[in-house]
Amino acid sequence: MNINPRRTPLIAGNWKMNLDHLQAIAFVQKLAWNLKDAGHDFAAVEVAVFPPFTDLRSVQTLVSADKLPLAFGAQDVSAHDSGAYTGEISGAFLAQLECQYVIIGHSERRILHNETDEQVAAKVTAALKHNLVPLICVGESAEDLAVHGPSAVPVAQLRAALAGVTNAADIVVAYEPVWAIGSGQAATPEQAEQVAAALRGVLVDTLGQDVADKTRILYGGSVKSGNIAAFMREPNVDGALVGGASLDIPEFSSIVRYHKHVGV
Ligand SMILES: O=C(CO)COP(=O)(O)O
Repeated sequence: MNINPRRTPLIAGNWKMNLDHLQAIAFVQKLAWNLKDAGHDFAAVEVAVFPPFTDLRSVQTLVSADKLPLAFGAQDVSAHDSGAYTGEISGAFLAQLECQYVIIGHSERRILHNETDEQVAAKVTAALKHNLVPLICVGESAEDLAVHGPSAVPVAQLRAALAGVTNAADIVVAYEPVWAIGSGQAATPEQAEQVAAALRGVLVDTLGQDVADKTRILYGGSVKSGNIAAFMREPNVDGALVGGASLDIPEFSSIVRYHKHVGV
């Protein structure tokens, strides 16, 4: 099932701006029960959720009190540690909330908030400083795809994001073509593999073969229970970053348990 034994598959749910903290508690509890009832092996396929900032304390309390085998993280982090940055959230605060991961450079931040490659790189550095695993998102728009082909923009974005990373850090990369997000039109597994392989090449160049071999590269963009298994068969795709389908417990569980409903 796991093509590369050095990389535990990761299925991550990016809730975006959905579910308040009360809804989050009910949701995470039900998700954990659903997966446990199904006999899910959390060591074989890791599961992580990315709630809004205002939910994180509640999710942390629940996960810790009930010892739930779920990882969680935030959807963004400030490049700064503290100070006059109204509305921003420090990586130090996220670490205090026992976040393991933080999403950085999601296309909705890059496009709606004009986040630059330089800001993404500074946030990656900040996350690592606070012992958070950055889940770095890269991906091309439909226009980029038409002009530059599939890999050029994601490759350049990843190179830029890693500019300040020098040590053998634990990072996760997510390839999310902008045109596939929320469109119902996922990339083909072959397209995802082609870009994931190019991104692994960047990891080899910048962080070395050993780190590149250990680093998980996820695909994101209209992932559903019906298409996940085909992505997971690709050698350079190590999981998924799921948006809309991560808000539906049976559907998200079914994505997590991709190897059960189709032989992978
Ligand atoms: O942006 C995404 C996850 O970060 C993907 O969203 P959808 O799964 O809704 O297409």
